[in-house]
Amino acid sequence: MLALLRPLRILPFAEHYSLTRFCSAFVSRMRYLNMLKENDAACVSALQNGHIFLFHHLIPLLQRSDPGTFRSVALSYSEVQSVLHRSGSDGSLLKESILIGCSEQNQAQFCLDVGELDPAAVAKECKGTFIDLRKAFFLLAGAEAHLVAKAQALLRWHQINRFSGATGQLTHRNQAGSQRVCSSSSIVYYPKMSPVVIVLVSDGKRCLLGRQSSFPIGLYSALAGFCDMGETLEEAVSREVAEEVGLEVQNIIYSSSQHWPFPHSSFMLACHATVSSAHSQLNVDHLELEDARWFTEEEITCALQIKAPPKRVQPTTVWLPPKHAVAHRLIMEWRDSQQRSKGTE
Ligand SMILES: NC(=O)c1ccc[n+]([C@@H]2O[C@H](COP(=O)([O-])OP(=O)(O)OC[C@H]3O[C@@H](n4cnc5c(N)ncnc54)[C@H](O)[C@@H]3O)[C@@H](O)[C@H]2O)c1
Ligand SMILES: [Mg+2]
Repeated sequence: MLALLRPLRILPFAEHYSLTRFCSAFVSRMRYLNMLKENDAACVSALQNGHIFLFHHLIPLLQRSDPGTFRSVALSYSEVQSVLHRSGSDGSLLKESILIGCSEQNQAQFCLDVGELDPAAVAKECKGTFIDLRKAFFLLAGAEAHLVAKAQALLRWHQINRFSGATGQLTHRNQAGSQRVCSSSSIVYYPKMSPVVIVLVSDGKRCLLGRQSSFPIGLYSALAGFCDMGETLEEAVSREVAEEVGLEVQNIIYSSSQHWPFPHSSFMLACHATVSSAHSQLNVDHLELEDARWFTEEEITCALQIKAPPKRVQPTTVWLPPKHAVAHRLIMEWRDSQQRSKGTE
């Protein structure tokens, strides 16, 4: 008990590591990353031993692996140094790298935007190609796609937060890039995400999907919307469904969440909700949605067969968000629960 009452003490660097030796590999990695955000010198040293992912004006560098498949390119510090030198830069750009994670091999991961260099020269040096994130995200395997998306989001945040919105003065980043501080006041800025709710509504037998006119032809997804200031998750779900399709939902159940990079860093909070079949008549707001429809389990199973985006879309072809999207997960969860309940009937 006495030990619990002792004031908290900030551990010196060496002691930090001797303690983390007794933790799981995951806990050690998380503590290491957290320490790198606080300690600029340790972060410089981690960069020199870490992996760096390159971008050009926010477009990630990928390498083709097998035909039709791509992977992100993790370069060492010295490899990036030599790419920069051979592309006509003195290498000082490397200190602009931003911490994005830590691999399972305990190697710190960084990203760097080489927007001031010739992209063709860099791509050639790295035997890679710069591919827009809207395409790259779906070419990469899940974990890699999300790491690259996180990197782009952080790079973008730094690029548009060079000045303080309160004082108009320059802001300066810490070495990890986890914050920026106003040079004339003590205001600290942290990277931002916009919370978005996404909900798969069911009437017991069918699920509700909608599409915006800006979606690719035939693509239907779960209803989504940005949270308003001060709202709870449940309030945002109820409001969005009411606004977009004119229904009142019940039984809101949280499923999972994800960071979504399009258009800019949303924090997607995914839920299931229900309406009674007696109150399932849609009243679609066509300013928000081009269409919204109820889908049976058979229609969902059929749409899941179509690997997005189909080359030729017939007017009636419906396809669903790809695996990387949390909407896909909601749809799969709903379909599985329908199949389970059929099995127990
Ligand atoms: N990952 C997935 O599975 C998945 C599926 C569907 C939608 N989404 C994402 O959900 C997001 C929100 O969906 P939506 O477009 O239907 O939202 P929405 O229904 O709230 O409509 C968008 C409108 O909301 C307003 N808005 C309010 N706050 C905003 C903010 N912080 N940023 C931008 N606009 C804001 C703007 O006027 C904008 O035009 C989209 O960015 C979309 O990419 C992700
Ligand atoms: Mg919406």
